[in-house]
Amino acid sequence: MPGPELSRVVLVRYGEVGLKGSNRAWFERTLAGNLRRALRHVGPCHVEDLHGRLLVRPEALATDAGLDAMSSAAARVFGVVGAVAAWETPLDIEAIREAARALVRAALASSQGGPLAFKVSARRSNRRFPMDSMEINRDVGADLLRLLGARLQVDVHRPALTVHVEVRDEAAYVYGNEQAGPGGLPIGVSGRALALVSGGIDSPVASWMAMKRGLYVDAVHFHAMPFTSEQARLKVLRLVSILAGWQGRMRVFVSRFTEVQKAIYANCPADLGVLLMRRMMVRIATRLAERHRYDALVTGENLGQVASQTVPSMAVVEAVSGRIVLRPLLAWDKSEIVDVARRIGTYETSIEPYEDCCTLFVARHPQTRPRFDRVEEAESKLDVDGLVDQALEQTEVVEASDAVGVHGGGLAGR
Ligand SMILES: Nc1ncnc2c1ncn2[C@@H]1O[C@H](COP(=O)(O)OP(=O)(O)OP(=O)(O)O)[C@@H](O)[C@H]1O
Repeated sequence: MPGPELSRVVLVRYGEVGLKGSNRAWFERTLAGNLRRALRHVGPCHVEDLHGRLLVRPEALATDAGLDAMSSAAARVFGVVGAVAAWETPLDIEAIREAARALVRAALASSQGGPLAFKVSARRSNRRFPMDSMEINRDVGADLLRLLGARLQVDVHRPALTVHVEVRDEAAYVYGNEQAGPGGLPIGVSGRALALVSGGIDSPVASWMAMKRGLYVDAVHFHAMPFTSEQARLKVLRLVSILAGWQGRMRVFVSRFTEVQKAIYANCPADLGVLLMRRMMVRIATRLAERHRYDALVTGENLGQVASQTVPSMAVVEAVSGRIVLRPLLAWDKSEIVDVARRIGTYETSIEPYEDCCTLFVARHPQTRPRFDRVEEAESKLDVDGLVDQALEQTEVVEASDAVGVHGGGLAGR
């Protein structure tokens, strides 16, 4: 067993954050704060600055499983490129060897079959350490082969395990394969956005992509109960709680859209129905954004040939928005969107077969090249302000969090 002077930590690598000039310190502080929040359910720990890296130090003695849980949680924080459980050792080659042995023994315990292909990869930034990186590679590699050689095999090209040794000024770190993080920017550095989330595949992915670029994202969902079911509403709450797992928490404004839809259906041309609904959604979302200080709206729109997703249709909808409308998926292929949905955990819920309010009254030939004057003429038959106010009065706020799932109540008010 390794001696008591070896400590267990998690090393966290970040990418772009390090490149942002004068904003760098602020980005790093935000990332450290987000990391602390993400780890608070896993175990008490400190986050330290390791000059270009962050180091997570558990407050209590952590088991391998505990450290792996910490590194998995860190690998879900935006801005993190990779995370890995590591041994922190004094600046002494025997301590480094000992940590490498412990690392390899743990890898052998969980690997089956033939010999484990490995290599040692050392980096030395501390010039006072008496061995250079090539010498460390040779020394640690030879030590491992001497002790555990029957189950090991050196493979410098395609190792199953790379034993990393990093010799820094204050300590050395020994660790294995890193877990990839999502990359991007720390949530919060780009501002706040309100995402229009349906129960489909696209809008949860669009929300996630917005988070990935540093936006703090909350959601608004429009339902048309009793035409849409309680199941459809619960499905959206489940999607939001999956997204909350990436952000820590997420609020969803659940807005009753039934009266809006009835009014459009009764008074307006069928071929403009979906566009008029979208314009009303965007008006309501804009009012929520003004009241709750969101800088932008986010949608899952994607340039295509369906009614509301052509350039002319988007222009007609965007015209009523008081906020910039971000469309992270605009140019993506469906297969690319599905890949991300699978990776972030929303896909299986998104494909559950519940109806969205917009699909209820879809015309057979919806307009793909709408004219502004026709749209405005159609809307003159509606009490637009009254309908927006009514929907806002019938908006419920539900909070989702990574810790407690979804809980709700309360009205958004005006
Ligand atoms: N009921 C709803 N509540 C909130 N936003 C909605 C709703 N329906 C549609 N939207 C917004 O409008 C966008 C376009 O919707 P549409 O149904 O045309 O496209 P989609 O490609 O099926 O999107 P999704 O997969 O997100 O449903 C959605 O991505 C979402 O941002």
